[in-house]
Amino acid sequence: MDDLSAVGTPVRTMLPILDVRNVTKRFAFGNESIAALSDATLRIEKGEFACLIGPSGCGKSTLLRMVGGFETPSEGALLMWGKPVAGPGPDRGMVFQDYGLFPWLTVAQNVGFGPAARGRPKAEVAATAKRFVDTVGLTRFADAYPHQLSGGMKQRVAIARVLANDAEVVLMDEPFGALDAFTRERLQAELLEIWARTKLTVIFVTHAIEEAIILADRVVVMSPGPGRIVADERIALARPRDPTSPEFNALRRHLSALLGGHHQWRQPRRW
Ligand SMILES: Nc1ncnc2c1ncn2[C@@H]1O[C@H](COP(=O)(O)OP(=O)(O)OP(=O)(O)O)[C@@H](O)[C@H]1O
Repeated sequence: MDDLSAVGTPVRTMLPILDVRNVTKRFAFGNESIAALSDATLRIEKGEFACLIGPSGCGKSTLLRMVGGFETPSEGALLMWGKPVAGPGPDRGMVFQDYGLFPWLTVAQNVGFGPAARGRPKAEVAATAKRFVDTVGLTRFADAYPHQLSGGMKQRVAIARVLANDAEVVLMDEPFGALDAFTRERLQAELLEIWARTKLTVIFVTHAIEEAIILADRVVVMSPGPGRIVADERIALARPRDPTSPEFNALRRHLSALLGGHHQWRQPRRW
């Protein structure tokens, strides 16, 4: 496995922030094993917004969890800035569907939780929390508790918490899957606004073609049985994107065709 971490910062700018090289992941399943992901290769540049899309069981969450360091590849290499991902770290923040906020902590305390847990001095924790609460536009709500916030505000807190950890990559696993269309649209717009301002790298899992086209610089199309990457499409439309425009519709048809043969759930291949 290549380890380019020792080569110094000037080279870092030439590396992709994430480099997934021929990654296969097998899970034990009784006496057999399931290939959740097979030979996946993907390079993501700093600041990119990438969506992973595909039907249930195609390995989207597995790929995301491996980038997060929660799973390790069975084969291949997964590098961040040229260095193998060896486990979870504050440089990669996961935003959960329910945002995972601590209900007994205020907004500022939730945002400062990571630095506090790492033993940073109190004054520094407070300054970091304030900075990122301000970044996501929640200054007036710094002392509010999660139950006093709207869904959009909770999402902002979750992202501020990731930023306060110095995360460069945000991993989101279908964060809007359970929401009504109106709320979903609002949260998509809020997420894009924060992303544009912070230049975070986002990897976002979704089942929805329209959501992927609204959000992404790149849509990585996956298919099951075994899970694999079948296409990697660049979305060059200017933002904000209009789902009623002919260009948007052409992309919708294109992605739909790429996914077309894979809409039905298929039994994963066993090895
Ligand atoms: N911890 C595990 N142990 C055994 N099998 C697993 C495990 N995690 C995932 N799998 C299997 O790997 C395959 C891919 O799962 P994964 O959750 O990555 O798919 P997905 O595309 O995210 O699906 P969904 O859209 O339903 O969340 C599935 O067949 C699943 O059963």
